[in-house]
Amino acid sequence: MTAKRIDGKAFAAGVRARVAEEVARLKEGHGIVPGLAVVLVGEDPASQVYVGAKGKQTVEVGMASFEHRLPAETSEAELLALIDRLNHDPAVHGILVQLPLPAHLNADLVINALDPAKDVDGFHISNVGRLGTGQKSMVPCTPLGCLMMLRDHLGSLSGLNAVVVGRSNIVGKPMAQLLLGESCTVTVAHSRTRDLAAVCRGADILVAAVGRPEMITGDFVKPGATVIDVGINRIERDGKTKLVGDVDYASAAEVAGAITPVPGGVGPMTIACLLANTLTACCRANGLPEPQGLTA
Ligand SMILES: Nc1nc2c(c(=O)[nH]1)N[C@@H](CN(C=O)c1ccc(C(=O)N[C@@H](CCC(=O)O)C(=O)O)cc1)CN2
Repeated sequence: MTAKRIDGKAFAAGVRARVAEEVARLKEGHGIVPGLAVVLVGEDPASQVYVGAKGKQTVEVGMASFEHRLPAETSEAELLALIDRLNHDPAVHGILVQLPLPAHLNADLVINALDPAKDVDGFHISNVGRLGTGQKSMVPCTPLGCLMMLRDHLGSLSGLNAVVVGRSNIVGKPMAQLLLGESCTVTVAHSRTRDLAAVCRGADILVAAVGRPEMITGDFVKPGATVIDVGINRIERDGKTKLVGDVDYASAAEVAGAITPVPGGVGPMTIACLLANTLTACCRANGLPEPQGLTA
């Protein structure tokens, strides 16, 4: 069997087009322009690229982009003061603090200083609790992107066995909550799980978010399963730097029914869902109906 390749790049383009349509409708009908503020502290090269892409795509869908690039030595007090200003700025509907932060800054403290209604990353403790209890929340972008692709490929997920490999706050845990919300039977596995391959082979849906290059090989995959690879790992191969996922694509694709590639799978959906979340936050702030199909 050769798996269907789920094209996250094309899917993300479709999500952005939907967001752009809704943004145009908001402008024409209500004179409202959704605004996204992105805060970057320091010069992490990958973060600089992601923040640049976020700003560019925000403008492309017709939203206002507010970029704040702060030096690595920015103090916690300075960062919190900026967040407080953004929390109170009516032109800003979404705020994102790019992670990782420099080591001297307490990421939990900083994230929990955001207005939860503007927390378009869905990382604030209030949004985490709301998601876990099935209440309306902001949903983390990467898991939301995975869910959109799964729904598109499978239709109903109800009753399916889902295994999430990885227990991070950013991906693993919220992904598990979203799959539970779809009535999947969910297992969260991790580096200490015994006989990980056997656990994974029970999965109709296998989400790999463990941060280990190509760890999930074909023998971890149930025939016909849907495999979602969240990993983004830069490795050296044949003297070149290469981007690979947590899944060994070649061997997994021989067994799976469908699989996301890296690059071009989940990654592009992360930013598309950030734009979708900003639109959702803007609609909620203005008491307007939320766009269909762009939330969990
Ligand atoms: N505040 C946040 N920080 C971080 C998040 C996040 O969701 N919120 N996620 C990651 C980084 N990230 C967005 O911030 C991100 C990662 C990857 C991609 C992407 O499109 N990847 C491409 C490959 C790009 C490349 O060549 O490097 C792909 O997979 O095709 C977008 C966004 C950590 N920080």
